[in-house]
Amino acid sequence: MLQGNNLECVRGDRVLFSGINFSIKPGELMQVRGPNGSGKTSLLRMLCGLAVPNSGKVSWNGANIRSISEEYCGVITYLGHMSGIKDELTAIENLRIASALSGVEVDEKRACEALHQMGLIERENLFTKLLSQGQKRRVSLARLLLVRTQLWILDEPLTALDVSAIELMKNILERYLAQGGMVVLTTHQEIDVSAAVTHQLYLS
Ligand SMILES: Nc1ncnc2c1ncn2[C@@H]1O[C@H](COP(=O)(O)OP(=O)(O)OP(=O)(O)O)[C@@H](O)[C@H]1O
Repeated sequence: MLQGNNLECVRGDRVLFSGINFSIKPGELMQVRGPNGSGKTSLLRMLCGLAVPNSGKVSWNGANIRSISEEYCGVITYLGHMSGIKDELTAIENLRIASALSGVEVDEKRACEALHQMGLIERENLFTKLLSQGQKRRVSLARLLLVRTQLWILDEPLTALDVSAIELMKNILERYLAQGGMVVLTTHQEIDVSAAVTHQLYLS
């Protein structure tokens, strides 16, 4: 279970948010919403352990994530705001390296299959600098099909995706949640994902 207790984030002289509380169990989804600059990315970075709360704590199964950072890294998959892929590598190379960094060795065939599942066909061996923004995003999301962690933390995963890719993503999320995965995501787009419980967290 992922819990946030009384989380506060200060940036410069601004309090972006304070008093944030939530708990997410297997099969549950939390959508973080709010206007540009309200602190959604800052909150997600806290949930990953990349930023430290100004007050409050983030816990995983009752333990502060700061005290179990190594174990916690193996529990989460974080896809940041930017696609995080390297332009000078091919789609397959990007995917294999991203998976290896998450501790999962993926051969070329499996990487290729995941790209096909994400609808990226006949583009697997191109340098990603030659791909469109939506195709780059598909490469980045393909990691979710290969790396099986208990918690996905996804910052704007739908950015640049077309209607069919959004539908694909919705199916991937629903399958993962049905298998007991936990998801925290931000999006400015509407996406109707079925989950055991959906928490809505608004930052203003
Ligand atoms: N290190 C920092 N120092 C000062 N201000 C920062 C820092 N990091 C972020 N901010 C500010 O904090 C605010 C919140 O940023 P954040 O990226 O968390 O917002 P967001 O809700 O994700 O926005 P968007 O919807 O545009 O992605 C912004 O005004 C940003 O400029």
